[in-house]
Amino acid sequence: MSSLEEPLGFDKLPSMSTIDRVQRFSSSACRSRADDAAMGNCWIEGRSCSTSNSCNEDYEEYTREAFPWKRHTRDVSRGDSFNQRTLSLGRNHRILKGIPKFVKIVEVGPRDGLQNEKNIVSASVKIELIHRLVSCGLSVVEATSFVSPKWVPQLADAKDVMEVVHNLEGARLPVLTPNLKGFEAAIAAGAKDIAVFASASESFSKSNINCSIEESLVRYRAVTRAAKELSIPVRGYVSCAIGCPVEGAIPPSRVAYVAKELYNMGCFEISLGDTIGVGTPGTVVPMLEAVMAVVPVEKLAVHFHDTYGQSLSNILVSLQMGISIVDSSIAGLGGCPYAKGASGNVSTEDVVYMLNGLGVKTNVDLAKLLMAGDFISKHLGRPSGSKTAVALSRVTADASKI
Ligand SMILES: CC(C)(COP(=O)([O-])OP(=O)([O-])OC[C@H]1O[C@@H](n2cnc3c(N)ncnc32)[C@H](O)[C@@H]1OP(=O)([O-])[O-])[C@@H](O)C(=O)NCCC(=O)NCCSC(=O)C[C@@](C)(O)CC(=O)[O-]
Repeated sequence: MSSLEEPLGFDKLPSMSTIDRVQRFSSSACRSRADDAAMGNCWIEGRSCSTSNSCNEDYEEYTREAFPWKRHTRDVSRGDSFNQRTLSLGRNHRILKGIPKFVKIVEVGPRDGLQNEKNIVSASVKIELIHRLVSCGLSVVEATSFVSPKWVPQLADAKDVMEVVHNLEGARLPVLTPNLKGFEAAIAAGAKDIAVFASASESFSKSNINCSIEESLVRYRAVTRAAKELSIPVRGYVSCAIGCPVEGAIPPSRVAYVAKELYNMGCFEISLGDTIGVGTPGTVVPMLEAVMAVVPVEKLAVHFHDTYGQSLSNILVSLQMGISIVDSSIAGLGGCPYAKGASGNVSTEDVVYMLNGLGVKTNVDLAKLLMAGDFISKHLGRPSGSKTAVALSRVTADASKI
């Protein structure tokens, strides 16, 4: 790892001059400041000073805002308070003008996050995690699935979990149901919100729910009819909205067809899932354009797995297209057992950190989120999949040494 890449240790920070710190992170780090000045363009991370002679003030102001490490050492528990100050300045930037002022985060950790875990996580740990996530301010926490225990053994305790959490105040707790049998079991366990899940890939539909796309839509029409009679809201998922492990790239028109069918049968919200995380902004935009032509944008959510590290970019471009609902998973847990190569979802901590930095409201408390992610990561015995959580835990550790 080159010296430029290694994170700044706190021992080095106080001695480093402001310029050194910023230069260390700026893309022009290998050019001398003289060269920059000679180009009449003092460059700060994509910003140019008002005039070359105002560079130092700009550096000072930018650094004060962007790297107030002192504030970090004082109170890391406030998570990213400096982040909001820095980027709220950018709220009116032409690039960010169109993004929503509020984003609803749908936390899928207890379901999508855990479903692929090989070692069975006890119902009590799942229940504790759900309580912690609700206490973070998340308004929707997907709790479990009422599916065949032979297909998803990890969620065989769905009834036990739902019977304990179904009356939890402060958040909706949707559960996945692949058919009427699952729907009836979910209602019996106290579920008040459900989700059905189709796919834009025939192969994935067969491997995941053992039927064709059309057969799944027939099943889901029966489920949405039954739900409507009980005034139970139904969310619809479209899996493999970008690519399929078997079929490769999925035509946006196919995604739009399935999304439209789910919307027309009564799903109040359609979540577009990049199940294997192959999407980039270059493929997300055409897919969203196709779906937005048939389903109102305010009814759409995006659901990105982070296999190729593209999720935050994909979320940002989705926000710029008007999407205001984002699925994510605490600590970046997750992956579908029937989508080979699917890694975890984008982590809720990273999404909240980015949205805070954009000045977008979520009503989610990042500090509490970090504690919930720490709880489940410790239980699973592995580091968090959230870069924000890892970075902030390192800052806390360093701060405790000062
Ligand atoms: C849908 C089935 C059941 C069809 O499976 P099947 O074998 O075709 O179903 P069946 O009707 O032939 O029944 C087989 C057995 O399952 C039982 N059964 C039947 N239905 C249920 C039920 N609801 N709950 C519990 N048990 C059920 C049924 O009673 C019978 O029991 P047996 O007689 O053998 O003892 C199966 O394929 C299944 O459970 N699949 C679920 C797979 C799954 O949960 N995948 C992950 C969720 S999707 C995902 O992660 C993607 C998403 C949403 O996150 C978005 C994204 O990332 O893209």
